[in-house]
Amino acid sequence: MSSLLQMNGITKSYGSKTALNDVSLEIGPGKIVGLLGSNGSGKSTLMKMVTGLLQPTRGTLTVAGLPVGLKSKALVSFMPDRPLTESWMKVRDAITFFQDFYDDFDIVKAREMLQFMKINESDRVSVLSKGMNERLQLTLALSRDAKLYLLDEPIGGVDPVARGKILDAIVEYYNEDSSIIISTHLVRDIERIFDEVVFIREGEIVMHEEVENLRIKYGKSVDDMFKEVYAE
Ligand SMILES: Nc1ncnc2c1ncn2[C@@H]1O[C@H](COP(=O)(O)OP(=O)(O)OP(=O)(O)O)[C@@H](O)[C@H]1O
Repeated sequence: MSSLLQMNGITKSYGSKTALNDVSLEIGPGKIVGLLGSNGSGKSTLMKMVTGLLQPTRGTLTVAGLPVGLKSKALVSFMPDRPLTESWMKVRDAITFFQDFYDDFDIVKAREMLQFMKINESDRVSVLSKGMNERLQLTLALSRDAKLYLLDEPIGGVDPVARGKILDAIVEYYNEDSSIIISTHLVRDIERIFDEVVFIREGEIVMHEEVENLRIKYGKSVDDMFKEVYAE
């Protein structure tokens, strides 16, 4: 299996705080992967290192065989947990901004997704509800023709109907040669779309399994397993 993401012995410290400790992880193509962990477990730190926004303290990391740098960054589309758009923008400005910024931005796909999401291009970003804004951010991230998509908490803080719509869009619009890593602690609502799950606790990976195996080996749903691993 050629890996899209390979992390070997990655440690990341912020001063005296170790956010990730000796993390090794391999993700192949064509997977929707849940990166699951409670608050502060290191999910955002891991994603930011894959995008090149943060440097590891130790260890090596490659994306499609490339060390993190300009070439690997072109293969990674990141939806951070805070919006990338500015409040003065209309939706159409946000789309144009991404089109100007990324060579691989697919405007046709973006318009199709906006329709699916029921977002008008003439709406002001500042008047969109939280759920609508998350739909817009997801549209922007998934409309790039990337190899690896990193979605940091794409369903955080939105109601169950909006969550369903966002998950449907991920499944509908994802390109099957690529992989998507989705961080969340809202496991029950989202587990139906995962092929694999990675459980991260206090900066360490405690489990990486195919969802199917989890059911066969342990007879458990992802949510049951999550509750067991994170029981306090
Ligand atoms: N810039 C920083 N300086 C110091 N400590 C940090 C910094 N960023 C993160 N941390 C710490 O590193 C740990 C991991 O944080 P991270 O944001 O990666 O976790 P997370 O799993 O994404 O959490 P959440 O679900 O709350 O977003 C936490 O203990 C956090 O307080």
